[in-house]
Amino acid sequence: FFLIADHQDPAHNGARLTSQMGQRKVCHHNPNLPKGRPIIFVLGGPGSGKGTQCDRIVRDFGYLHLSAGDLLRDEVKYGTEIGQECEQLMKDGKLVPVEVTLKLIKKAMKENRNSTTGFLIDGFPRAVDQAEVFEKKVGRPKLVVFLDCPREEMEKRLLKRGETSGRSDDNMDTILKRFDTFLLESMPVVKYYDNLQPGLVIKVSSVPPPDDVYKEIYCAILGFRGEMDTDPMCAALHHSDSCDRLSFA
Ligand SMILES: Nc1ncnc2c1ncn2[C@@H]1O[C@H](COP(=O)(O)OP(=O)(O)OP(=O)(O)O)[C@@H](O)[C@H]1O
Ligand SMILES: O=c1ccn([C@@H]2O[C@H](COP(=O)(O)O)[C@@H](O)[C@H]2O)c(=O)[nH]1
Repeated sequence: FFLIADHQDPAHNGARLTSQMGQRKVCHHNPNLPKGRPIIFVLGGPGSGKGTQCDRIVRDFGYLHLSAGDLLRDEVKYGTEIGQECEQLMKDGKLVPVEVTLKLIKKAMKENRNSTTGFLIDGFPRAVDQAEVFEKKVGRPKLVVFLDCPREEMEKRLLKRGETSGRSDDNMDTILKRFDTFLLESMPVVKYYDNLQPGLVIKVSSVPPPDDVYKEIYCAILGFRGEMDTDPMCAALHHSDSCDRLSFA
């Protein structure tokens, strides 16, 4: 049903990844990558911990965090035309048209293009056609992080979060609909990127505590920045036989 990633292997300092779906390991430490403002996508099911991991990435790398869900919730909060169009879709756990989300994301990217070193896009793209249009109109991410979490765990987290979040979609009825949308429309995005460019996607189990989950993400980001050797934990991973990205066969 949901992908279950193997837990971290302590022998590799918490950074070894294995896949139940395939074992094509790809090194991504590539010093020839062009410099610029990288884009990172953080994907995963509802409540898998995307926002939680993004906070850590921002802390360490200073990238601009753009949560598509937060951008939409702001529109709803301020009662804009977009907000009025999207409110019910969000309550129903459905996807907002890509024209809307892409417009919000592009606007935020444009406004911040001179003040940030990179873009961290959380919870977008949510469907393959969304990924295709982003690829065409904006570009390719340097890294796609997929947070892998069992449904029961995500459900538990969302119900707990719902006690205080005030989010109109943190309730059992909407959670079930969001899971359906995730499985049907969003999961194929991971495969799309993996087919597009082997090694682009890292799959990380988000079941362990947040700081443990983050270690793997942190090393992957250092990897595309060509800075793997600056952190002994990541350097050990890089020089070990366990290469740092995985692809689905
Ligand atoms: N690794 C973890 N272990 C336990 N709880 C976690 C972990 N990561 C996040 N949480 C908790 O789970 C809840 C959901 O996390 P978060 O909001 O980061 O998920 P999300 O993927 O961004 O959710 P959504 O897609 O609904 O916005 C939060 O209450 C958070 O504190
Ligand atoms: O790209 C996106 C992102 C979000 N949505 C809608 O918003 C809610 C909440 O999103 P979170 O990322 O979980 O905060 C989601 O269920 C969708 O209805 C979207 O359509 N497209």
